[in-house]
Amino acid sequence: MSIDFSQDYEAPLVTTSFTPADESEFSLRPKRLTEYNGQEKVKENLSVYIEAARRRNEPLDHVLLYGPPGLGKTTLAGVIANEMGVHIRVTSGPAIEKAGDLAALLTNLSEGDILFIDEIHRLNTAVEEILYPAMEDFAIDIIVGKGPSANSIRLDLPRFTLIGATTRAGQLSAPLRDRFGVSFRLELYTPEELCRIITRSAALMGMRIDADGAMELASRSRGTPRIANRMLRRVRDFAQLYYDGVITREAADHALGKLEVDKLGLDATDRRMLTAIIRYYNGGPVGLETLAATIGEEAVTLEDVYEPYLMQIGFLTRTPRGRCVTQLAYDHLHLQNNNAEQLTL
Ligand SMILES: Nc1ncnc2c1ncn2[C@@H]1O[C@H](COP(=O)(O)OP(=O)(O)OP(=O)(O)O)[C@@H](O)[C@H]1O
Ligand SMILES: [Mg+2]
Repeated sequence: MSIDFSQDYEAPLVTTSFTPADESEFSLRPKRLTEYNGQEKVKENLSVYIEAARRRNEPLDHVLLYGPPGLGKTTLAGVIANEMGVHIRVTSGPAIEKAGDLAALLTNLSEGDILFIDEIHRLNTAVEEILYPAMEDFAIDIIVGKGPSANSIRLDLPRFTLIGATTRAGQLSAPLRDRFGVSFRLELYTPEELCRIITRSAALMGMRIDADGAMELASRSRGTPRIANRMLRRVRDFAQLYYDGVITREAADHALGKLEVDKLGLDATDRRMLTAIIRYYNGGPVGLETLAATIGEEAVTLEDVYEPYLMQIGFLTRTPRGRCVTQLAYDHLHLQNNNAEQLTL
């Protein structure tokens, strides 16, 4: 077995978040529910809630969107605003430092507006406490003055909709979670859904792509539209130089090979992670923190970004004692499983 831990990997396709290179994402973002591919169950329920709220002429209930990065939470929040025909104000948990910051945001909303708070699990407690009455009663209590003469006054807010997004619903406090009327878990996309997303993005970018080319990219995008779009942009260059500007299977394969993305969409970090579990922990179980330290990654990155896909394709399992790799992972990496005989007994 040969692993090269020293080799550093260039700007990865699989990153936790939005990077400046994704700027053109804005133009790729679907604006309406009908353009938003996949997540059928979410869309079905959402369209009922939206239609009902519109008929009652009321704002939509507060919505929590959660799931791995790049699956379309921010996009969906924008889609909801468009479908409701209202304005959306976008902010994020870490950006709201003081209770006063949130109070200012809330008092500036208009009736029916949407306030989108990304990474809502990162709100600090003082800020979160302002949010409770705001969500429940459309009011905030603010303290005026200091010491014995301090007074609490209640300010009424316009009726608004809060949309919260998080990759880690488990880290939300119970009182906050309970104040969302609806919560949706976004799932990894199927290759067919990604195919449609890729074909749509290619058209918007003015690129030609054939069905096999789209499928090749789709099956290597680890269920994630952001990664699919990112790959598409990188494959474009190869297609222009070597494949008459058409993204074929061959062009996609050529480009992704150069990017060290394998047939299943695994990148160097996935392979390092799996190989480390096999090599140093005999296939597991190994605790997440230990594993992260071994390969020099952050535990949250492994958990949020890498694990969901590795679990979906059945390469990794989570047990109470830690992470384990499966026989499928051994096979894919062409590594010998020394435990195999004992397991099959
Ligand atoms: N259902 C979809 N149909 C078409 N394109 C999509 C869909 N979902 C996401 N995308 C594309 O994927 C990109 C990433 O989506 P988005 O930024 O909404 O993800 P996110 O879940 O908010 O990620 P993060 O957790 O990192 O904030 C968008 O630019 C958008 O073009
Ligand atoms: Mg987002």
